[in-house]
Amino acid sequence: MVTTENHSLVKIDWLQLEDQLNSRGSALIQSLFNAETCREVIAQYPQQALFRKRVVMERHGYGRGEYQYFSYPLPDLVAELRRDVYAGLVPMANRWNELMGLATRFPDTHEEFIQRCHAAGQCSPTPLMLRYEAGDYNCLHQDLYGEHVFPLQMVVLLSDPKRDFSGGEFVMTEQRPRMQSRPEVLPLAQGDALIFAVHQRPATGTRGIYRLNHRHGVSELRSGERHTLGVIFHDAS
Ligand SMILES: O=C(O)CCC(=O)C(=O)O
Ligand SMILES: [Fe+2]
Repeated sequence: MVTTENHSLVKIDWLQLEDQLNSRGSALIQSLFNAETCREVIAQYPQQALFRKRVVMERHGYGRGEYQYFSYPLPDLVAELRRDVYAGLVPMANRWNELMGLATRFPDTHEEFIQRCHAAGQCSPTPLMLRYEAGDYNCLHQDLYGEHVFPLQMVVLLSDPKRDFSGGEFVMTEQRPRMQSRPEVLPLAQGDALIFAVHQRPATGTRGIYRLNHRHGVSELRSGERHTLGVIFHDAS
């Protein structure tokens, strides 16, 4: 069974994480899941009853490969991660909004934030699992699903790049206003989690604070099979 005993969220230093997010737009959490937990989560992928929707990326021009959105109630591990990671990140999300001159402030608990999403018609759960085979990739994108957007999200690499697949690297781009985009490859090991900016984050320049625009995606898999778990904190309309 997948439970919170299988991840190491309690060890996270949220302020150190904020430093990394402020300087790069992403932050690594090493070994959030152990290999056994990764295998247990991967084993959920064929269990159709757990999911509300399956998306074949090629049909939408999103890339190649597929993903499935979990349905409510989310599996315990996913629900607990979403709740606890939100609580760790919410002070930073509010600081980011303040710096960017955005009026929205996020409530302390994920439960309250989800109530806000649902009241605005964003009722569909967004946590998802993705599956890629050789030749698959995920085009650069932003996971915006409506008016309400929590500015940070998380992905966990469930497969082992040393054994299960090659290629298939997580890529992020950062674009300054009116500038070309800077790409960054973020190497992940099995069980590692990455927290990253959904679309915008504040940066300080000589003339004050401006907004950086981010996108993320996955480069083409050369061989094998790659599974990830994505945790997005806002729901979808
Ligand atoms: O498979 C990945 O590494 C990226 C998945 C993704 O786009 C997401 O979790 O939002
Ligand atoms: Fe995404």
